[in-house]
Parts: sequence; structure tokens; C-alpha cells
Amino acid sequence: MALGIVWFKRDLRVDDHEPLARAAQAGPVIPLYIVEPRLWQQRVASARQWRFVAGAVSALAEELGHLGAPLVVRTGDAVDVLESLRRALGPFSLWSHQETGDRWTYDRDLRVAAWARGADVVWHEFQAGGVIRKLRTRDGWAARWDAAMARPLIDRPTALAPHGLASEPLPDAADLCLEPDPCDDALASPEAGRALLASFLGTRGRHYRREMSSPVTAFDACSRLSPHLAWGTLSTREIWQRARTARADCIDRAQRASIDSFTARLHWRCHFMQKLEDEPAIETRCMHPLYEGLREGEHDEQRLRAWLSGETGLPMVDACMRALRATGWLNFRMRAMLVSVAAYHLWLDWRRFGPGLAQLFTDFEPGIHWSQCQMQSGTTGINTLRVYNPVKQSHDQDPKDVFLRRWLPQLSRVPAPLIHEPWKMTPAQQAEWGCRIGRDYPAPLVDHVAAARMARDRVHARRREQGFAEAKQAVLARHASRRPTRGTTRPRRPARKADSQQSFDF
Ligand SMILES: Cc1cc2nc3c(=O)[nH]c(=O)nc-3n(C[C@H](O)[C@H](O)[C@H](O)COP(=O)(O)OP(=O)(O)OC[C@H]3O[C@@H](n4cnc5c(N)ncnc54)[C@H](O)[C@@H]3O)c2cc1C
Repeated sequence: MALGIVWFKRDLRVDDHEPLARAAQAGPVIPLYIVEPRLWQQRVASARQWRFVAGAVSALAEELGHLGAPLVVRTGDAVDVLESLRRALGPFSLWSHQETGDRWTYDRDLRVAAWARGADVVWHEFQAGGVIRKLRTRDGWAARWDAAMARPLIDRPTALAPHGLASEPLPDAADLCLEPDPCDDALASPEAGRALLASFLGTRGRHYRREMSSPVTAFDACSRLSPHLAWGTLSTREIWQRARTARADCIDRAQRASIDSFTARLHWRCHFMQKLEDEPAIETRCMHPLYEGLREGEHDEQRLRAWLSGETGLPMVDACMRALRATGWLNFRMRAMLVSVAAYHLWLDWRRFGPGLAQLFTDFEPGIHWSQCQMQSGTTGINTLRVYNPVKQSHDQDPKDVFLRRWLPQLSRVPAPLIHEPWKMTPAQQAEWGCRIGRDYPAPLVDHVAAARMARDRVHARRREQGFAEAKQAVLARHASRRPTRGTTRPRRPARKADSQQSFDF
């Protein structure tokens, strides 16, 4: 029987893994993970991501070892690695999931496809989650997503034949020339992911809908499954099915509503990834062409650096950035606020701040990230402009200033409400509470009210330009969801307050 190489990429698991199951049915299998140094040198990559991946690859190696065919790790360019295996082993077929990645992985896959054609290697690629390759229209996409989620999970093979091929050790972050990156590391195995899901569906997520927006509660109330989804230690389908089962067994109304909100977000995940799949250029070009040239010419590197290091002088922004730097995670609303402040108040182009932000996310997922960076910067042209007021967010989301005090020790003696706007302290108050603005804590980079007003005016001016409406129609036709807001089966109704800033408006 023909040999099959199963190439693991962002799908680091053995359960619900169609390429592995199908290859194993077809013949002997060599499971392969390629450490691609050039991938890890991309401007979005970071040591925190690599550490999660390395943990997941180790867990995968253990599972495959139990099945009988140990994981083979090779370091190098994918084409070179595959070609050297072909020379050593003779003909094989290649099995993998389709990857919806950024430009670099897209180009790499094109190179691999060209190599496979030339080398007479058949490459079997399988749909990953609910993202559909070569989609002609968004009509009917939601129903196809529902069908993909409802399909039975694919069992792991019961046993694999030993192959006797040696593996290389996994490099560490420094070997890959990644910058030192202190950050809490999340446990990367499927078991750790399932434990998170169980605690979320059991108790943690009971008030998810109410608690997801505040960084005080979100760290516990959100599922925290994003790195597992991003690197594929669990499949979206497995998570969706477990959540639906939990919902069916649940008699608590609040919890059922929370599970509905959660499964709706799994749908959003693929919806956003589908945008990048359909139009890879959204990584580098504004979705709406009339937003090109809006901010690029006015880049202020100092502002970018201050924002990235949590030194803007706007406490909620800085506390969120510092929490993200330390943990690799932040809830949706605070990610959106960070981007809104960068794009509107600091007038930075999303292509300038997007890569640095991506590096801070352990869960970096290109399809979500670039779509969201554009959406929160207002460059899609098809969604509501959301300019977050960072002081209002601070009061609303951290009314007892717990989060601010935790992440901004310089402000720990400043009482509320001034802690939300410390630049309003008098010199005497600054002396009394041990926080001199400009010395212990930065003065705000901008007057946030005036900066927001100006940004809004400038973005709206673009919307009035000739040709805007026509281009908007084209974006809508290509990318807009044909299914409204929350839940996956309910008709549209106005978003509740808790969810209102997070509504799914395209
Ligand atoms: C500017 C910006 C950049 C983002 N970049 C990423 C990214 O690189 N990787 C990433 O996984 N998420 C990203 N998100 C979406 C969202 O913030 C995270 O998915 C979420 O905070 C992860 O935490 P969780 O797993 O506890 O989410 P939960 O609230 O428990 O949701 C479960 C899952 O649903 C998906 N999901 C949730 N919210 C969204 C959303 N708004 N859009 C798309 N999918 C969603 C995620 O896969 C998430 O893991 C970004 C959001 C913004 C505003």
C-alpha cells in the first residue's frame, strides 16, 4: 500500500483529524511536523506563540507515539523537507488540512503544490472547520457551516504502523531567533483544552454573556480556548458539539443563553477566517479601497511605541496592554478598544500596529486578526464606526478600579474617580498620592475627546466621497454574512446591552 505523509500545521491533534484518519485508511502513515524558521521570522510571530506550539507538538508526539507511529519533526523549508523525504523514502502521498493563513503560508502552500505536481506527489487537502475553499458566494455559507459542525467527529486511528524514522528535537524560541518574550504560558495539550472547555461549560461560563466585556471578569468567564482553536489542539467541531450537548442537558436559562452566545462566536470565528480565505489581500489592503491613504502618511512611531508598551497615559488602554503583554490574552471588547484607540485617537494605520499586536496574542489567528483590525479601524466601509471612549470604558468595565490598580501600580494610591483620568490631578494631589504625571505615569499622548472627534470627521469625510457607495456594495457582496447577529438559529432582534458592542454587524 502507498505511503502517506500527514503534514500537521495548525491542526495539532489526532482527534477529529480527517487527513490523519483518511491517510491511515489508505496505507502506512508518517506523521510530520515541519518547524519552518522563516515562518517564525515573520513580523507577526513571537516566542509566546512558539512556546504554545512547541507544547502542542510535544503533546501530539506523545499521542502519536501511543498509536504506534511517532511524530517526525524536521526543521527547514517545507519544500526542502518534503523533497528530502521523497529522496529517502521513495514515492508517497501528502495529506493535510487546508490552511487559511497569511501571505507567507499562502505562498508556501503554492510552492508545495508546485513541488507536488512536479514530483508526482498527490496532495490531499481537507476542509478545516467551517472555512470553505474556492467559495463562489456567501449565499448559503451559514447553512454549510452548520452542516460542517453537525457532522460526526472523526475518530482517531486505533493504531498506526511503526515507521522507524528518526525525529529531530524541537528548537527553542532562541534557536528560532525569537525575541525574549516573558508571558504566562497556557497549557497546550488537547487535555488542557478539554479541561478548559469543561470548566467553562460547567461553572466558569455561567454568566459569560454578562461578564465577557469587563477585563475584571472576562479572564475567568470567557472560555480561553482561543489558542487551542488557533493552533488546532481541539477542532472547532468538537468544541461546538460539546457545547451543544451541554446546552441540551442544561436547565439553567442564563447558562443556556451563555452557551448560545459562545457557539455563535465559534460561527463568527469561521466567518472572519472566511474573509481572508476569500481575499488574502485583506492582510495588506483596506477592504474598502477609499480608505487607502487615510492614515499612512501621518505615521507617528513614538505613538506606536507608547501604545505597544502600555505608556499612552490613558489608564484603561495601558492596563489592557500590560495585561496582554503579561498573559498573551485579552477579551474581545478590550482588544477592540485597544485597536480603536490606536486607529482613531492615535491615528495609526492598522498595517503599522497590527503586526506588533499579533505578536502579543498567543492565539494569533490571521483571518480573525486582520479582519478585526480593519473592522475596528473603520476601513471595511461596511460596518458601524465604533470609536471607543477609553475613559468611559474604564468607568464602565472597571467600576471598582480593580483592574487598573492591578496593572498600573504607579496609580495604586490615586483614588477614584481620578484614577480613570489621572491627568486631572492637581500638582498637590500628585504629590500626596505619589504619582507625578510625566514622571511616574505618562501624560496622555492626546486629548482623547478632541482626537476622537477629529478622527470621526476624517473617516466620515471619506464616506462622503464619490464612488464610496459602489465600492461598499462590492465589499458587502463579497464578505457580508447573510445571517444576522447572535445565536445560530434565532431570528434577528435588537442586541442586549451586554452584547451590544459586540454585535456581529457584517
Ligand atoms: C483587534 C482584534 C484582534 C483579534 N485577534 C484575534 C486573534 O488573533 N485570534 C483569535 O482567536 N481571536 C482574535 N480576536 C477575537 C477575540 O477577541 C478572541 O477570539 C477572544 O477574545 C478569545 O478569547 P476566548 O477564547 O476566551 O473567546 P470566547 O469568548 O470564549 O469565544 C470562543 C471562541 O470564539 C471565537 N471568537 C470569539 N470572539 C470572536 C470574534 N469577535 N471574532 C471572531 N471569532 C471570535 C474565538 O475562536 C474564541 O476562542 C480579535 C479581536 C479583535 C478585536
